[in-house]
Amino acid sequence: MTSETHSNDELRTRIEERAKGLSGGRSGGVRLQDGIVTVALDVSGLDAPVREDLSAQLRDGLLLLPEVTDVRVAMTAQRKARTIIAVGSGKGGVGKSTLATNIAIALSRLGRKVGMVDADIYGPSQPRLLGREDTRPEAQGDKLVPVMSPHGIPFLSMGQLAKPGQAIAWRGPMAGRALEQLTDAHWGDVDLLIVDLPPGTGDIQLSMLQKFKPAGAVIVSTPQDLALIDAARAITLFRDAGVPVIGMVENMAGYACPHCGEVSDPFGNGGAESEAAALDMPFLGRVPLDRSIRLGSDAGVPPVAQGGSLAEPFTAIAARIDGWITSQSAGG
Ligand SMILES: Nc1ncnc2c1ncn2[C@@H]1O[C@H](COP(=O)(O)OP(=O)(O)OP(=O)(O)O)[C@@H](O)[C@H]1O
Repeated sequence: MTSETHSNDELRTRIEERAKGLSGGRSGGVRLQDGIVTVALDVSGLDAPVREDLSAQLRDGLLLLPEVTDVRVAMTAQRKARTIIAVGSGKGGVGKSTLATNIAIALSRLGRKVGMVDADIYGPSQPRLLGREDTRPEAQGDKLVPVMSPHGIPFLSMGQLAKPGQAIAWRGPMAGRALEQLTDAHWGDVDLLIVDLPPGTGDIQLSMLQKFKPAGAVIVSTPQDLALIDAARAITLFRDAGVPVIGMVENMAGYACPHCGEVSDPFGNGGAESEAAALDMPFLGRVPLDRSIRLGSDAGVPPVAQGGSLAEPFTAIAARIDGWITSQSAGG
């Protein structure tokens, strides 16, 4: 070994040690050629802005060494395995988005790191439901950075990809690419993605199943027969693709008159529960038809964020989903 290679090795070791200190132990091997340093930086689990800051800090710190003329930081990240739970319905307007928002918030309150993907190309409503209609996501590199909602849930929505007020009429590959942009984003330490699907069994559902196979699906239906027939179709789609249906939720069941208190069942009652039993799947719970649910949701203050009796049915449903996720990761 010549004395030149010896001192070069020494310098490289010194740079490696300095890099470790600057990056909090996240830097890896260093290559050094003609004063140019190439260093690997493990950015797994870091949000995009934190990654950029850490990378700049490493670069600037190493450039202070007189022997170093340039620094190239190669960011690496082990792809984080995220659990995806799809929320679907056979029919539109049954409260699927409302349920998705509230279970996402309830699951985050149970300690999960939750993000929301609003894949509903026909009526993206998460920006309103999560109280963040005003903000559009920025891109970092070739990926989007999710928008943080006031309820602690980062989210991305199809509505944010279209110009304000513009209808989205994506089909096939375009809808698939849009879904990819939302799902394969800078989700940082989020490990559970709730995906609010469009109603029915169209292109987005197929893309979802092909590219980002969900760990499980939740199906929302009203107690009406027609909605239930459509829900059964959605269930078949997931089951045929090998995606377990975690269970069914009955929404808009039982209406308490705010004036006389009489409880009536405008859409019938118990339909989804008996359908779930007939289809041999768990019933996750029932959410009543309540004007306050709509008013809170429209104002960007979801029932779960309000607490009290309004939050209860959603919290109970989220707890069942939480138990299901735990049983899956335990291999049960
Ligand atoms: N349990 C409920 N009680 C009262 N209003 C509700 C309830 N669930 C949902 N709503 C209201 O019904 C409307 C439709 O709900 P939502 O947008 O969640 O349905 P959806 O199935 O996602 O519809 P879409 O097919 O448009 O995506 C909203 O105005 C919502 O606030």
